[in-house]
Amino acid sequence: MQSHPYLLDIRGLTTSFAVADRTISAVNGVTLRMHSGETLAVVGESGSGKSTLALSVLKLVQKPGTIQAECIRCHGKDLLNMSERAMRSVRGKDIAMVFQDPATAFHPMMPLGKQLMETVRTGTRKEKKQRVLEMLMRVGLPDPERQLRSYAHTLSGGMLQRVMIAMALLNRPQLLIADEPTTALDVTVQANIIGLLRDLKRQFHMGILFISHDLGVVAQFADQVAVMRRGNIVEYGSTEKIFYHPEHPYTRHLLQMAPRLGSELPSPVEIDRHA
Ligand SMILES: Nc1ncnc2c1ncn2[C@@H]1O[C@H](COP(=O)(O)OP(=O)(O)OP(=O)(O)O)[C@@H](O)[C@H]1O
Repeated sequence: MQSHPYLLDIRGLTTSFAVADRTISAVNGVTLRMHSGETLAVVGESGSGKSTLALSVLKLVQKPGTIQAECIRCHGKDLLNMSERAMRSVRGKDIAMVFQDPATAFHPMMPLGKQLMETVRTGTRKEKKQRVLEMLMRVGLPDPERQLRSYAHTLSGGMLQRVMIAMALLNRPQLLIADEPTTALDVTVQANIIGLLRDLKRQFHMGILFISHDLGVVAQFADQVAVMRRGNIVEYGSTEKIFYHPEHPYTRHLLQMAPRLGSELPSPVEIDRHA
């Protein structure tokens, strides 16, 4: 079999919505590539097309949206031409996603443990439970055995976000898509979740496609950054390049607008160390 150098290889992706008398290209000819073990952040203001890009990779764009591309591949798998049935096995297994609001990811009336165990694709009941407990420990959830019997509303936003991350990782995806995973959390909890994602990325050697409007958060852990504006990638490069040598006026504008950035920018030395 031919080997594929990229974990994710998107070329010429356009996602359009026909609304009333016109067509909006929410994503407009986007080309992006990422390697295993890499974090690629897609940054841009609200409405720039970030979530649509993420949903396009999973082919979860809702009607009337349509996707056109030259190529969407994950570890060589041709997602673009894949049937819906085959895509269902890619979702969760090869690529998993976490969202901004963990409360919407869980059924409010079902214990968390049951929902997590239903996500595990293989093994006996006992093995599934073991796997869930192990993953809950890895995401730093205190007293995981007890949490199996809890309901979503009894956990804080940060704890529930940890559970959603655990659920996403249960089938060991190679790619995690995280769409604004810390936006709804307060700053301290945000930092904890970012730290957790950074650790998990290393442990599992997975790639993270990280969607955010917050350059302060992106500066903390992205390897590559793609700046998105009105459906287009206007600048794309290493975190160091984007933050220290931005070329596009829109990137400079975003950097100027970022309120907390000064204290959170990694030093160039730190960037080198993580390279
Ligand atoms: N289902 C839909 N029908 C029509 N237009 C849509 C639909 N989904 C997204 N769009 C349009 O696509 C554009 C990009 O939206 P998208 O949600 O991808 O942006 P975003 O950068 O993720 O913003 P936010 O951070 O606010 O979610 C917007 O102009 C939006 O109106």
